[in-house]
Amino acid sequence: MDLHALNAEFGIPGTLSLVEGPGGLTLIEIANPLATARLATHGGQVLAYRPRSAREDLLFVGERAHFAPDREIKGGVPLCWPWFGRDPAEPERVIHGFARVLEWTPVQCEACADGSTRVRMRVTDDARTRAIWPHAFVLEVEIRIGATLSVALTTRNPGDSALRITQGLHAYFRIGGLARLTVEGLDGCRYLDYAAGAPEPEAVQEGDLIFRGEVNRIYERVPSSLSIQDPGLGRRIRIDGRNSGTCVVWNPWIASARAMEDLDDGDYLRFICVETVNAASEVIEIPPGDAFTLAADYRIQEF
Ligand SMILES: O=P(O)(O)OC[C@H]1O[C@H](O)[C@H](O)[C@@H](O)[C@@H]1O
Repeated sequence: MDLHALNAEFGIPGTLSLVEGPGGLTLIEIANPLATARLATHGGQVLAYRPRSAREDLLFVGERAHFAPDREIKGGVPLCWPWFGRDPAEPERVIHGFARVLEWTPVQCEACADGSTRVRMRVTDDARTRAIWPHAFVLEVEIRIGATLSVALTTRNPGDSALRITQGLHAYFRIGGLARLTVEGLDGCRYLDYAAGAPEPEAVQEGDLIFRGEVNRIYERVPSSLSIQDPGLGRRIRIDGRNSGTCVVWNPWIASARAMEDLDDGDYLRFICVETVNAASEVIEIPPGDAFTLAADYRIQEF
């Protein structure tokens, strides 16, 4: 669909428009009384979100992020689906599934009575996805741009056998440095530590999480509410997850950031990922005709 037709169907004058972005990708630009945001139909991904009162964007997108039809965009809130990390069924496959390189179709853009804006995008199975993952599916993301950013990813199973998925809202949060930054809410949670490559035996988090080297962990049985305390940007980010018992915290530190061609060497000081996921042993089984929603609300509290 061309941009003119998309705007005629989904545009909201003065609030929402579809524009051509880098690499020819389609972006959805939103400016309402509560916040501004940018979404990509590529990957169904939020790229930017800033409440009107906030000094800085919630999210990080690197200068070297790829904007191309066949590449994932590193930053914002990539949607990892239908597997998170390594595919448990076929570990040699690309990590984090294929949803983040699909072109999502807008199905609804709505100005809500409270001043927020709601966008729904969808992908369904086709010959290309069935060649990788032989299942019928309807996958929908609902993104709400208000005083809070809400992202809800719903998997529907229209097929006649159960779907088994792992998945994640792989949020890249913009930060003001790591020296004084903490993640709160994980005290006492067991975690798998992937920083050394293969997961180390389970360990237990003691106190708030601090960053003094690469962190790549899957925490289990996490509380629904976590927060990032970021004195560098003078703010706290509150993350309220739904239907997620696992959480990934990732910062590549120096060597892994250098090894990634879509990160700048210094980017490790500019973001951390705190990801609302169903991962590791938290495999979601969706019976035929059923649906499952993984969701998170993100809120900035400045101090
Ligand atoms: O580079 P990506 O495919 O976006 O993945 C980035 C990172 O995502 C997760 O947080 C994983 O735990 C990491 O192992 C991975 O390196």
